[in-house]
This record gives sequence, structure tokens and C-alpha cells, in this order.
Amino acid sequence: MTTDPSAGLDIPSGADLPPLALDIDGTLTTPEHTLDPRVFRVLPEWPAPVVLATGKSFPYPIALCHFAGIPERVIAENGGVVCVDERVRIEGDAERVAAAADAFRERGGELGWGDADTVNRWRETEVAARVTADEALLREVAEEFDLAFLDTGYAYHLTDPDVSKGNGLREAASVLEREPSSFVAVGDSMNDASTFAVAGESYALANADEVARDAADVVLDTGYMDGTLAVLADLIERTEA
Ligand SMILES: O=C(O)COP(=O)(O)O
Ligand SMILES: [Mg+2]
Repeated sequence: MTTDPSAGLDIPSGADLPPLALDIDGTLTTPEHTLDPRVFRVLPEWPAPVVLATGKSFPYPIALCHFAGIPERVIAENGGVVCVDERVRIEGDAERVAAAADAFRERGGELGWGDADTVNRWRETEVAARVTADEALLREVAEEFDLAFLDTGYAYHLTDPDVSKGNGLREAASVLEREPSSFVAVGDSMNDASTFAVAGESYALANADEVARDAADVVLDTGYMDGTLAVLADLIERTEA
């Protein structure tokens, strides 16, 4: 597999390839948490819809689509926001999440992102805390307000339990007029388990946590974007066979 960011996937013309549901952090990134530059070559080349499914807030995956030159097809905030081809759906009890975040702060908790807090500033449905934040207090508040507590390895999230990336994928698939089971999903964390349950084929990267590993059809022995590219290369090879 190439590490050259300008190298393409070599997709045969007319190849019948599946739509993709791709996580961002740990999946399209390097171990240093930066975007792998091969993303900019590979995502626009893929001949079927690519849905980016992330725990990050809405502007992040939209910006990635914009700068990669692909249609805006995103699941943000772990499913709280779904935006596909001009259709936006906001899900979840944002007021309950905000009340939980207030309670966390009143009890001395700090989300840990500094004054500008660009991690939560544009969030519409959930709240995220830095992994250095008081985990026990976050869990306590999550339980009290009947919220899910997610630890992605990149952040902690307090999320409405009715919201998930998997439910977001169902919505995205319906807008795209595809079966959710026609998607191939790649991810690395517990917030991808619901996507894996909805997609027809699912891959956990070598850097994935236990929950993602248990939920995936296949656990890869390569990590990060190398692993994601290995999945794409295998899908291409299978259409050729
Ligand atoms: O926001 C996070 O905690 C992780 O983001 P991801 O879902 O793109 O991996
Ligand atoms: Mg991830």
C-alpha cells in the first residue's frame, strides 16, 4: 500500500463499489491525530457515496468534505446531527445535555478546552470533555441525567442515548436511497459500534478499542489510514475478482 499522498486507488472504470461510512479520528487520521493526506486523493475518487460519521461537531466533517471536494454527507455529534445532500436532521434532547453540563460545572468539573472551547462552541446536541476531565464526575452526571457516557479515546461525550452514529447512518442511507446494509463501515472506537451494527460489513482498525473490536465483522491488523486504505483496496480487488 502506498504512503504517497498523490497516489490513487486505481479503481477500474465502472466498478460497482459499496457506499462507505467512515469514522474520522483514528480512521482517517495518523497516530499523531492529524488528517492523513491520502484522504484528499482517495475520498473524491471513491465512486459511491462516502458518509463521514464522527463524534466531532457539525462544522468539522463539513469542512473536511469541503476541502476534500466531496458532497456534504455527514453524521456529526455521534448521530445528533445528520446532514446529507442538503437535508439536515437534528436529534436528541439538547436541553437535558446542557443541564447535565451545567451540573458538571457547578460541581467543579471543567470540560478542559479553554475559554474559546471550539470543541463545544458549535455543538447542537451533545457535550464533549477532554480526556483529562473528571471522568468519575462526568459518569455521575451522565447517570443522573439519563445520558450515555462515551469514551472515544479522543474525548468524553455526554450524549442522548437515543442518538447514535448507527441511527444517523439509517437516516443518511434513506436520504441517499440506499439500504443501510449496503454500506461498508470503518472505525476505531465505542462510538462506531452502532454504525457497525447497521452497516452490512464492518471493520475495526488495529488501533480500535474493545467495544469496536467486539462489534466489528473484521478486526484489522493495520491501524489508522493504512488500515482504512487496506479495506478500500480489498473492496476494489473483490469487484475485480
Ligand atoms: O469526537 C471524538 O471523540 C472522536 O471522533 P470520531 O468519532 O471521528 O473518531
Ligand atoms: Mg474514531
